[in-house]
Amino acid sequence: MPTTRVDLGDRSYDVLVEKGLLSQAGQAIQQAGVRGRAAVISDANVSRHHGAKLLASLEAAGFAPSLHEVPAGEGSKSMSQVEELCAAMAEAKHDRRSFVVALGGGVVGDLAGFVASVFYRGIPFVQIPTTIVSQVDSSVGGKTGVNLPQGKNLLGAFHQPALVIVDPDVLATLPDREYREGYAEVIKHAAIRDAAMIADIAALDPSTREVPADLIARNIAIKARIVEVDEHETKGIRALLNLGHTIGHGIEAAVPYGSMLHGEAISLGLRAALYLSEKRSGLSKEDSAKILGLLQHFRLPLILEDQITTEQILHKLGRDKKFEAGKIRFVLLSKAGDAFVSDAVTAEDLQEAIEHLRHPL
Ligand SMILES: NC(=O)c1ccc[n+]([C@@H]2O[C@H](COP(=O)([O-])OP(=O)(O)OC[C@H]3O[C@@H](n4cnc5c(N)ncnc54)[C@H](O)[C@@H]3O)[C@@H](O)[C@H]2O)c1
Ligand SMILES: O=C(O)C(=O)C[C@@H](O)[C@H](O)[C@H](O)COP(=O)(O)O
Ligand SMILES: [Zn+2]
Repeated sequence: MPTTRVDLGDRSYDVLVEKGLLSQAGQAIQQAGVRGRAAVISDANVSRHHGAKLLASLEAAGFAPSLHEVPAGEGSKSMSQVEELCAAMAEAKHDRRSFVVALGGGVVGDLAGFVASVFYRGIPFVQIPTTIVSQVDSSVGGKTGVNLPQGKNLLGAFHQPALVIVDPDVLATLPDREYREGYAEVIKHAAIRDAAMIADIAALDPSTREVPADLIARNIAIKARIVEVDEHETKGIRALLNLGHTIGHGIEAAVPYGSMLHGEAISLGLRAALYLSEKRSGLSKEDSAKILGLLQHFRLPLILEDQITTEQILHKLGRDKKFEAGKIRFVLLSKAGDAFVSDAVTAEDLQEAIEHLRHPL
């Protein structure tokens, strides 16, 4: 089976990618050596489409699963939801010998991973991602957490999964908007590490809703290799995965959580990062246009709505984890496929880049 190993010493794990794998999840978890009872965390949409298949597979493998559903959407990435889930798991008699299975998109993965990191001071968890964002990005790397009204992902823990099970078939039930938003993170990976992928993404026909398994695996490998060298984002390498996220997260937090999807906010953040890369690090107009063209190809938002003010975004953005002693570490591109962390970006630059998003292309 196509497998990417994430090599992190005693926290190493496999990412399995295969069509139809969901129905063999129980067996795959057994083979990975995970033991105990399973607490499945999912959201209402995902559970409706894919819950029964997973539960049957876990039952067949002897994991006696309980199911814990949260409302769909970014609003569920909250501390109150963490507490509710932990209480429900305790009621269902889970303890330190249990493990969590996250069945869902990035919201469920981040939330369930965080629950696993604190329940009984930490239990194992398995990621079964069901959106493009979560299959190519969030299920790998161990960043878990929830939001605060003050900003995105401000509470959390690094907690690596014990196994990641990627079944591209589950993407067939994604609504169109959630399908298109997923490509923002794929385009980000191409922009920071794999310029050759730009042509491959451009060749996809979004109307066919195609998500090739090898494209998913290629993205997982990009993320895995970065996480392996800088698991805790202390060396300025993992930070590259934050391209488009400084302003993107500011926008996502400036509107009510969930009204804009993560990939949609990152699309705007990427446009701003391209603008600043042209201004500050010599990114060619040609490379910039190629990346912007991919975002247009998937009809991702590139114009900031008037009712979201620059002040609101700057206020949320000030809480970003990449601010240190008032200085911003901002990810720029020198060319397509080549990103670096810069400290040359000023507060005025950020304001100008946000204003740039109000202009037509
Ligand atoms: N930890 C990380 O490294 C990392 C990386 C990227 C994103 N994130 C986080 O991930 C979150 C965004 O994740 P997302 O974009 O997957 O959003 P999401 O989890 O909210 O899923 C989007 C919507 O699609 C629905 N859905 C999911 N899978 C489905 C399926 N197969 N069929 C039908 N409907 C389905 C969900 O119910 C939801 O309504 C954000 O909170 C972001 O901060 C984390
Ligand atoms: O895994 C990472 O590292 C990333 O930056 C991936 C991002 O796509 C993701 O949105 C992540 O949650 C952002 O992390 P944060 O530390 O900026 O909150
Ligand atoms: Zn992201």
